[in-house]
Amino acid sequence: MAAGTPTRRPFGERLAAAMAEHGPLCVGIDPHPGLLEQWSLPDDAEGLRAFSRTVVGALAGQVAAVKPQVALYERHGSRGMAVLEETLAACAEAGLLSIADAKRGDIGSTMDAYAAAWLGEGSPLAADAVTLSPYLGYESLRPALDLARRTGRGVFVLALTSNPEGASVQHVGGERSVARGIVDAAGRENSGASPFGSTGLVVGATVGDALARLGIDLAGSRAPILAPGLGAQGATGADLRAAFADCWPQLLATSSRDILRAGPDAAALRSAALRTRDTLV
Ligand SMILES: O=c1ccn([C@@H]2O[C@H](COP(=O)(O)O)[C@@H](O)[C@H]2O)c(=O)[nH]1
Repeated sequence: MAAGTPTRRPFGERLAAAMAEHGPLCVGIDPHPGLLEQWSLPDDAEGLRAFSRTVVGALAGQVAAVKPQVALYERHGSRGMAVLEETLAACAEAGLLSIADAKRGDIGSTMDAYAAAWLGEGSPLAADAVTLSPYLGYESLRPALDLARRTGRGVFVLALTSNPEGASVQHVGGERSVARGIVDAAGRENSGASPFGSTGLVVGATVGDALARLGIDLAGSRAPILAPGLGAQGATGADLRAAFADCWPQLLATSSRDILRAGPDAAALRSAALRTRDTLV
């Protein structure tokens, strides 16, 4: 293979195909202690393994993507991270797109290492895409942006997060807000992509009218939009329709606890996911 040739189709194309087939839902894999208890699983690596296997087994071929929350594996140390590696491998094996919710961001030299870990060919933690925090400066993410392009993987850069505290940083600047700068920068990565590129954005399902107030053009960014906050954080399908009307084909809504609490029965988990997906179509 020629140097620089991606080893797989670009993430944006693969995500668009998965969304066309399964709809615009990503299910979070968030093995919270309370959920493990509810599923009668121990709060240890074995519990994580059973939880993760059940979710991947129930949802492969049913939803567009899953999003393992790295913090909930990391709290179990190296054993938890080994289960995360297994989970990402199981997704790849099942043809289910994985988005590692790691929210990495650091100075460029360290970012090189994070990029290699989450997006590098042959890395045990490599996912189809990873979430990134741009708050050391958007360009500090360059090693990950470039490696994702080379390996056919993707990134989702935090722009307007779903938590109420995010506004105190992201809304600063009004019409020239911090968030708008991030959206515009992601748009430059995706120029010419159709229907969207591989540099995604995280925009909370809970943002309400913030996009309009801040003059943010998500459609123009050609970014896939990962929207957490559906379900447990209070946002509904109707809220998403209202907030993201202009860029609906780019939207990948994500929900974790609200769906996961239907487990451990695989059929119940699948039904909960499909019910949620049906609120989006
Ligand atoms: O702005 C953000 C970015 C990421 N998240 C993550 O998504 C899930 C949401 O879980 P729910 O149970 O559906 O509330 C979780 O892993 C968060 O860390 C987010 O909520 N908001």
